[in-house]
Amino acid sequence: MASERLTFVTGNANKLKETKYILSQGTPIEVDSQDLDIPELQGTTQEVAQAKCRRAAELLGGPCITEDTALCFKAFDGLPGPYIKHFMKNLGHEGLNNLLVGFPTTEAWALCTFAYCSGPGAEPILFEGRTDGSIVPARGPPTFGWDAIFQPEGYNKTYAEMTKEEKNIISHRYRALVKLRAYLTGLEDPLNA
Ligand SMILES: O=P(O)(O)OP(=O)(O)OP(=O)(O)OC[C@H]1O[C@@H](n2cnc3c(O)ncnc32)[C@H](O)[C@@H]1O
Ligand SMILES: [Mg+2]
Repeated sequence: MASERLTFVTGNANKLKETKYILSQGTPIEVDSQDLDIPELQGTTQEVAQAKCRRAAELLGGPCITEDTALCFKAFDGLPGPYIKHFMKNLGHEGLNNLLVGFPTTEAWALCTFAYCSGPGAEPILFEGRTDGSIVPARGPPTFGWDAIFQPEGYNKTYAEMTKEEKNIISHRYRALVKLRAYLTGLEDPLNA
């Protein structure tokens, strides 16, 4: 199958790196990127993801993918969710742990929502991936967001302590990309439809 090029609109270099790595594993999809600053609405993870991708396709004037990552605390019924970026920026790893002091559970889930939009005006299609785990005191390099405080269920390492091969086969992002990949490779000519 000939390779397909896809534009990923994101300002996050780590997301891009992981996405390229995951999609390079036996997939004829090559990812370009555009660092556009798309305003993110408030709402559910799905509403945030839909609006962002719709706007990105309009700005780009063509097909694109976008991605939204949420970190959801069970004790807070899913919040901070899509607002994790601001919580992380203001509170840091320690502050996020402190938020949960006094609550009965530190369980959490990471939720990745990729959106594919075939062009301006088209309705974006969503692909969600979820990994369950818990919030722990930071361990591992603080390279990527909240990786150091998220320990996936069934593992004694945080995302930050894992190799890229380990994280990228169980991560929320991997699970969403498996679905996006199946959709894109199942279409005859998905990028010029
Ligand atoms: O341009 P976009 O793609 O929106 O990039 P962003 O960095 O603004 O990303 P989000 O709006 O989706 O906010 C998600 C936040 O969670 C962080 N994050 C995303 N994926 C992560 C992962 O796999 N591990 C740790 N932190 C992650 C990321 O750095 C942000 O602070
Ligand atoms: Mg963002």
